[in-house]
Amino acid sequence: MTTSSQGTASGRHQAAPAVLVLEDGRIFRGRAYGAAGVTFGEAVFSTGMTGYQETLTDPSYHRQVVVMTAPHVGNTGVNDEDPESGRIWVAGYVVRDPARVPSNWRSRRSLDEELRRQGVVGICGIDTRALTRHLRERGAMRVGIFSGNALPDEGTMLTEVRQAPEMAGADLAAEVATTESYVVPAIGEKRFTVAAVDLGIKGMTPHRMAERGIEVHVLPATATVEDVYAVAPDGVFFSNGPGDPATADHPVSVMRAVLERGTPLFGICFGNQILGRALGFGTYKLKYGHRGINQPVQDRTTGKVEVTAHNHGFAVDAPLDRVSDTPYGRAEVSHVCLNDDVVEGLQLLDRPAFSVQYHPEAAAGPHDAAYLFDRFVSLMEGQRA
Ligand SMILES: NC(=O)CC[C@H](N)C(=O)O
Repeated sequence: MTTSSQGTASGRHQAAPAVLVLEDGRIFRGRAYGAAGVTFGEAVFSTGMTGYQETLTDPSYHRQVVVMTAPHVGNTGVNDEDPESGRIWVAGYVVRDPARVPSNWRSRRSLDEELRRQGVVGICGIDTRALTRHLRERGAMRVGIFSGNALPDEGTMLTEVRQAPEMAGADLAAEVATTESYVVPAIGEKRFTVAAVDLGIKGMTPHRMAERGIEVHVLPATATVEDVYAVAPDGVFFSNGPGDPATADHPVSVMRAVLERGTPLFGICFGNQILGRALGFGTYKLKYGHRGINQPVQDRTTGKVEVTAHNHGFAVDAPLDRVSDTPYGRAEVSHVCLNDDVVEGLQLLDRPAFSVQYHPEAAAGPHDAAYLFDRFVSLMEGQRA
């Protein structure tokens, strides 16, 4: 819910007051940033110092209010090339000190202007370190941002925050995914066809496949097994996406059919959680999640450590110390986060299927994990041999 925005001419120093209210009663007072109005979501923090356009437009952030730990945001403005989808998905945006003058050769407008244009309510001028420490200690929780010159009293705001929906149990993929299938053509010679189930896919993901000669058929979240096989795929991909993986019964059942047939399979983030569930593992909510572009992950199949991009609030509950027997053969944890031992990847030992909890498409983020797209290609090559 958003009301009319502040005029640019008034300048940020004159922006309306804004209040951020956490569900446990902690309150931060600052100034309106982006659109003025009211918004609710799950408060999460991202440690990425760059790549705010990619963060804002990542559909996995649907219903989340993102707190930027980097103190200055908006320095390079907003361009038309970096968005990961057609719109901003975050439910709200929290910045300590927005750039007053964006500067970059690609910049078309300021971030403040873009947030207002898309009706995204934000707050600035608050102590984002204190807020981040609070979330780290107490865990991700519901939050409201209220801005404008006539704000409700604190008790009313808190009641509204506590009435907002929780992230646990939220089934959101269909709210962000495409409703029509579309094709991302291979760049150069076409070598493979992949059916990509869109649960909130980022634009860079099909692009990384297209760069490897893959024609990607992006299908709606509601795609059936018949829809997947109608494109005669060499491989099937399950994307990232918002919400609680425990609600993803439909994609889990489609994935089980793919595993049954032995078609090469790759999953990213939500796709990794769906593979976990398809194999019979549980998923659980992390206390405050991983969001940023500098998370150390070890590939246990090679021993190599990579610096990676993350955006997840849930994780797979699978044993790190042994191979598990699943209905689809043996499975193991292939990748682990070195900060906290969270499962960051799964692979099957008897079928051509694997997934990672983080973002090898690297938008934004380091390119250390790009090899995973090559692994997917190798699985498809292996199937043909
Ligand atoms: N980026 C994603 O795919 C996120 C997956 C899931 N919604 C989570 O929060 O863990």
